[in-house]
Amino acid sequence: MPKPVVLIAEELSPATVDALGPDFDIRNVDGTDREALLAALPEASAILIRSATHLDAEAIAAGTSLKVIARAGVGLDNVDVKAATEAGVMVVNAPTSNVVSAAELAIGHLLSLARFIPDANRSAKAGEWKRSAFTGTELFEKTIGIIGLGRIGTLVAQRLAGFDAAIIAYDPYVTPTRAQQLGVQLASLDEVMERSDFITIHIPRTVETTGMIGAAQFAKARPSLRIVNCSRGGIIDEDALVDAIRSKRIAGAGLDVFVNEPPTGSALLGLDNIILTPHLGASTAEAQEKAGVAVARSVRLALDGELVPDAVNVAGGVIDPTVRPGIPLMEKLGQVFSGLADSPVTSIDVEVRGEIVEFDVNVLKLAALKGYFTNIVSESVSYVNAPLLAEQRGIPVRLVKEPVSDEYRNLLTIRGGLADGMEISVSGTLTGTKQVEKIVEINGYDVEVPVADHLIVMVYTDRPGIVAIFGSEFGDAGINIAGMQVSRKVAGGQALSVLTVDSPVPDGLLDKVRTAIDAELLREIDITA
Ligand SMILES: NC(=O)c1ccc[n+]([C@@H]2O[C@H](COP(=O)([O-])OP(=O)(O)OC[C@H]3O[C@@H](n4cnc5c(N)ncnc54)[C@H](O)[C@@H]3O)[C@@H](O)[C@H]2O)c1
Ligand SMILES: O=C(O)[C@H](O)COP(=O)(O)O
Repeated sequence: MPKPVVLIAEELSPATVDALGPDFDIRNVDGTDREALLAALPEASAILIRSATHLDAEAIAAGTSLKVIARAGVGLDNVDVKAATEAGVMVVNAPTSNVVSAAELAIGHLLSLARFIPDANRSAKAGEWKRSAFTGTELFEKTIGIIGLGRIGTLVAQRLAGFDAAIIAYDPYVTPTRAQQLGVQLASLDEVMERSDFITIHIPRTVETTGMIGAAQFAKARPSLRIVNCSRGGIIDEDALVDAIRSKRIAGAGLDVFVNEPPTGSALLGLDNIILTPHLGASTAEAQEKAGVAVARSVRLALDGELVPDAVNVAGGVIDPTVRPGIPLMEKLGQVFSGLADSPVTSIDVEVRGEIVEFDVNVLKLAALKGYFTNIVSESVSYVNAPLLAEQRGIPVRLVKEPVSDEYRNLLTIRGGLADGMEISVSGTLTGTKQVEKIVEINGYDVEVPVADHLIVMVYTDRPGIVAIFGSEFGDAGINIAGMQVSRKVAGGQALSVLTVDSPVPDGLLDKVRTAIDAELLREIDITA
């Protein structure tokens, strides 16, 4: 019998081939050569890539024998995970392989900026001896802001502890207790921008974080600010950064990641006081070995039909067909739940009511957590790592099962406590023969809206004319309201409205609506696939 073909599409550590072993026909292709890639894919059972190979829907369709896509690293920006899932192709990555290397590169950028190391090196090698031109600054007793206190942000904080600097962090999903354990003081984004001499960014690129650091944030910064981004391109608005550096609004920047990679023709290339590296966060022998070995093991497991702990798109175990339709609904409820929280979540109860509890519904707890973390951490939340993410954040998670459901045949609820003492909840169900996914409760208010890609949730004091006010604000901004539900417990008390809208809401509109209706809560929730 011919051996299954495993395609290596990018330069990987030699340890990868060793870890794959002798059972495969290992072939190499240049993943950036589209024609060669498409020609090689039909025979491949597995393909191993880094970030340069684009496995979009066309490439996945060409992989007619493909069973597993293995990303030797973290980011899945270059893989169409939805298309892979639809084609039944497992996607795996190596989520922790390169975190130390990325953290160390960020520290390298901070020190390089503080001491002009790249420019001084260039100057000294050119035969110059310019000592005063390269007078730098110490990190000692400065304020260093970390944006994103996840795996890499935490490693950066731990390593910076030795510099005797004040470390502050912005991460709305981290509890003050966790930050305190790291010797870090939590602050708002504005405070981090205002107070920091150095900032380093370690967050995923999501709808919420794209362009998060723009002109308005640089306007708040100290002129001494040096900012580093070794996370994802696009989180810093590159045009705003160019303006901020040119106008000396800030002192410098260190970038490892860009909106377009390589950033050919970008104004960033011609600036002083900016240090660029070509996406080198994971480029160490150690990280590459860890990533290569991890994905090689996953490929072996996947092709042997075993449960793969690092799979990002396939749930393990046998799931009863009665429970299966609840999985995507629960994932979406998880995303709504995270969108409703405006302070860190301290506990999560996943409640399942109705006859569905006769079956094993544990996967619904995993689905709720997967949805919850999807827009919070980097792109690759799996059924396996979602409970670990909760555990790492000290969030206790309970599965509550109740065979009786009063109004609906089956009802799925996610309920949680917040650090500010508030409680939030969202419930959903599947209705009719088409099993339409509906949200039927938010924060104790009864509603009935189909799950849509873009939701707006508002709480305000019930009074005449409010609907007309927000209706015209959305209308004036060209936002089409596809559906709406208003719910209240008593007349003249608090009311909650849920809108489904056809497109994401432009910057600034929610603030206008908030002011116009004096909203107590106003959230835009975008559900990703
Ligand atoms: N340059 C490289 O080569 C390289 C290497 C590895 C990872 N990365 C990137 O680094 C980033 C961080 O990776 P990680 O493993 O630490 O991820 P992580 O998921 O462990 O941590 C991300 C943190 O960001 C926080 N966060 C999410 N949304 C936020 C928001 N709107 N505002 C503030 N904080 C928010 C989360 O709470 C979480 O604590 C990712 O973008 C990853 O892709 C880059
Ligand atoms: O997502 C990642 O793992 C990093 O950005 C590194 O990407 P790379 O494997 O292409 O260096």
